Amino acid sequence: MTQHLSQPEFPAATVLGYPRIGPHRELKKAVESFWAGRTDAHALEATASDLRARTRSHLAALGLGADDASVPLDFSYYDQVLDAALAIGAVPERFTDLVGDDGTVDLAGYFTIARGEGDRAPLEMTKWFDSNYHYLVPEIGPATPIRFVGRRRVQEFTEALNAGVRTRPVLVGPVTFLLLSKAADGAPAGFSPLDRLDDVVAAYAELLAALAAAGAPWVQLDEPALTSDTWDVPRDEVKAAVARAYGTLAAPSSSRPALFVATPYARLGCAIRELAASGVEAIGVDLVRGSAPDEDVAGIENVTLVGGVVDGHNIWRTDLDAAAEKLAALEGVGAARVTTSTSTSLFHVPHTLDDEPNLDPTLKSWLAFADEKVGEVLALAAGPDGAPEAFAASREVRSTRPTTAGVRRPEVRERLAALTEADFHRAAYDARVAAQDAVLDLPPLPTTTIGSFPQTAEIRRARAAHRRGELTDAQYAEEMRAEIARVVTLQEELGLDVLVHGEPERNDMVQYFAELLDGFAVTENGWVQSYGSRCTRPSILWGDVSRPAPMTVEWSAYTASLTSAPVKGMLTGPVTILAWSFVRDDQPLGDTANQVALALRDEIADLQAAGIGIIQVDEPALRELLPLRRADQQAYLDWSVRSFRLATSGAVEATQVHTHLCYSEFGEVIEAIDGLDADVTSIEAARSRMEILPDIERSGFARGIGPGVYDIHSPRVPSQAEVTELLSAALGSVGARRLWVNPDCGLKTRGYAETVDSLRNIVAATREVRAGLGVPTA
Ligand code: MET
Ligand SMILES: [Zn+2]
Repeated sequence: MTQHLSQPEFPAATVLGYPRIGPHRELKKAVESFWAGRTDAHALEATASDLRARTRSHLAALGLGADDASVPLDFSYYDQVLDAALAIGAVPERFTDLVGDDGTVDLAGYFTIARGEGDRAPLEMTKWFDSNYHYLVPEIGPATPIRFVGRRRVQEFTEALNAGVRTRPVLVGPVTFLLLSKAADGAPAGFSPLDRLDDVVAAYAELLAALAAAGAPWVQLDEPALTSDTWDVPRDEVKAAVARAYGTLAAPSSSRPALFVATPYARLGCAIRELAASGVEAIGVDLVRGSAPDEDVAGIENVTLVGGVVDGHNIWRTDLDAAAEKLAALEGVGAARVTTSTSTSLFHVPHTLDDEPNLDPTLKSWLAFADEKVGEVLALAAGPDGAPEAFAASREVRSTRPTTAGVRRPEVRERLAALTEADFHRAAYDARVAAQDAVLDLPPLPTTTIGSFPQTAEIRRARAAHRRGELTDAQYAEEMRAEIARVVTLQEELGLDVLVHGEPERNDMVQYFAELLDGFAVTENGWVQSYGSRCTRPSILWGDVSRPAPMTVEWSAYTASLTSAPVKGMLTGPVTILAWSFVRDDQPLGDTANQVALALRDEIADLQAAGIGIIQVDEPALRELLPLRRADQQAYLDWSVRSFRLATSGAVEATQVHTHLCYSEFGEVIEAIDGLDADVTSIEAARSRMEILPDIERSGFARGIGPGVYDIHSPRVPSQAEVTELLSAALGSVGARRLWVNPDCGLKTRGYAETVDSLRNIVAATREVRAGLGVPTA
């Protein structure tokens, strides 16, 4: 008898995953205390075990079945992709010494691979699909060891079972794992990590068997990569890999668990055929971003379709009637069964609204965080007759939200409606260059920074004291001004050409603006994991956006009063403000972006009037929201670029508009970057050793550009010689006329000692390179 005939049914209601960091960031604190040497591995493991216990009993208390694989087991100390790599022993060569005789890596070694150590670079970090979560990129080569070694998930399963909860272990699926990997250094040309599919599948088969032997009826394999068609690997090869991987993993066998393959973040599209044919027992589809398959899928009659109808990626209360309709449509596909779940893991949203006593009650009634979403899934599984109160509450929100004050502000709407094409265009670039050259008087290869300077303990203390009311507004402003003065003096001493104020007053580059704009709310405890132990607290953009008063002018004007050097004003762009907030779901994102843009446009006008001649509008998240399907990308780039232009095109010719982007997939969005029409663009480049230069050259990008020469993600100080080399390379592709000199990104996470040494080397290297150009050095 094969396993898939005797397995239990897939649970009627579940979630794809749950926040892992702890309701009060317990895991973050425990991990950081371990890193600091304050606690040992045993203490960290004990905290992690307590947290897992809390999560599973909490989810069971909320109503998920305790014994039927309803409760996902998705704990991670740092990152789920790193966990998958280590479960199959895929450790890059430079970390081989961390591997024990049995092929495993202990906790200290795990964090070393995640964070690097001395000259050993960590695994590269990059964005997880279109979210603000960052995963670690595995490095796979022809000789990378791949075999099942890591039993952590098995032990966690047993731990839960012993405590009376039969969980559903969650793993990154093998195809997604390899698509997210990069070829290890030294791999031959033409090698693709996917070439190692059979080895990875063999290791996964053993891991699955171990989980089944421990008593797991179901295992969840996350395959979000199948929803994207932007991989280097052709679509047909991805489909063939799915068929091959799941043909093996889901082959009839009495020693494997039933398999649930989840495909969050977008529409699954055609790979559903390969999955359905492979013999997997359940397939999860994202019905928030995607839709039910609209063609016949052979084999679907043997599969449970798990409808992801509760948005795991945003915080709005679900329209339960609409969700129920989507589930009904999914019924029409002809699967053996349809069950209810979230569209993605809930780790993108905060734990619970119960921790937000001060949130406006009306707004709160429109929201659902992770715990509330569990309730929604259960209500949908019960249906309107089984959960009449939940459906009634959802209808109530639907009817009152649109007419609540602040959701639609006539003055904002009228201003948007009155925009004309001219509002999206500045004067021609050449005219701007002439006007700017006339007023700015900058040397060739001007040096600057990206905005923030190190956030010292004193700054943080002052901000916290101000928040608690222990510092008056005036006292707080005094402290910030003192810090700005210090940063200005430092920059003058270092000899930087364009100065910044250092952003001491900003807790976060998005939240700072969210707190000053109408239409936003901020949470007290709404933490979500960004990477590793790092969490952010996204703001909630719930209503029409407008700017009651200038937001940055006072700080920038004060800065300018301290120096005769040009000062660069600093704003966060509309796309990044949207990407790093929870954004209203009741109108197109482009409309919301334009509202934010108009507020920024007014801010730029005020900065200009205050004498600030250079203004940087940061858009580090431009690449992040890029849709996972090529067909959807152009529309996104159109509205995102337009919103930036709306924000900046009110600037007069003589005002130099800068933008900053930190991810180096420059080539992918180069046309959009060009479309921003900024006078100067700074981008991350040092970390990738100027990999972007050929892209810049090829694209014919013709405006000012500052490829970063200092990797600010590491405490390492780049030497003068190193910076000179990077600059010479950049000079070769960009030319002296357009090249700017700057770090990869802001300096707020760095310490002062290394920052000062690095900037000193950067200025010295710039002078060396300028001297070689035969132009004056100071
Ligand atoms: C993530 S991009 C950061 C830009 C910001 N101006 C800073 O310097 O911190
Ligand atoms: Zn940056």
